[in-house]
Amino acid sequence: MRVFKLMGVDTVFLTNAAGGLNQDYKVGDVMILKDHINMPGFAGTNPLAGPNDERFGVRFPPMSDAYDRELRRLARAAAADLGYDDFLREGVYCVLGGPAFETIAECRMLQQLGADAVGMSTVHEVLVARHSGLRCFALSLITNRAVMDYESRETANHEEVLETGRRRAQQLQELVSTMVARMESHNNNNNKTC
Ligand SMILES: O=P(O)(O)O[C@H]1O[C@H](CO)[C@@H](O)[C@H]1O
Ligand code: HPA
Repeated sequence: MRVFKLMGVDTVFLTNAAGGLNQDYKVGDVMILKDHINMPGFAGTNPLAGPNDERFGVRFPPMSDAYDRELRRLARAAAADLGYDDFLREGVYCVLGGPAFETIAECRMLQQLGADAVGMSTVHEVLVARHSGLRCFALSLITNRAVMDYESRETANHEEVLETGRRRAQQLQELVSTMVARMESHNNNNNKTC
């Protein structure tokens, strides 16, 4: 993220695969991140720990605006125009350390804490990106449903994660490229009026 910043990048798009905790979510849904829960952060694991490099950002950066409101609006509009409303969601992503998938009790707890999806990535990058002042937009592909029921015989597995990723790859590419095209056209129009 810091190399991007030094290269003059101002906006980053992040994607991940995640387990669905929200019981309304289906495998194959695409969730716009509106917020995150940094579970490793509760135990003191944060990429911003240690001496602060003032060249990039302040010691205590805010995170209440981590996921750019305007980019989220753009994503909803692009998804609606592409006919993706059926599988588009917006919710809270919770990061855990992994690499083990969660226990049933952990999934139940995360859902009660307000998380809609759980994964093992993205948040670290967002913390560093926001510290550097980069605008962030992130999507989770719900690749599997988190196991929440002691009667269930299902288990999370990486094969299912990869398979769901393959199934939605084309539509995710379409969504991101539509957003980028609209951002470019917006920027070009603004430059003309300046
Ligand atoms: O977050 P990404 O890298 O998309 O992948 C998710 O899928 C993998 C587990 O199947 C983990 O790496 C988890 O974080
Ligand atoms: N849990 C954690 N990470 C994940 C999952 C999950 O169920 N699915 C994809 N990445």
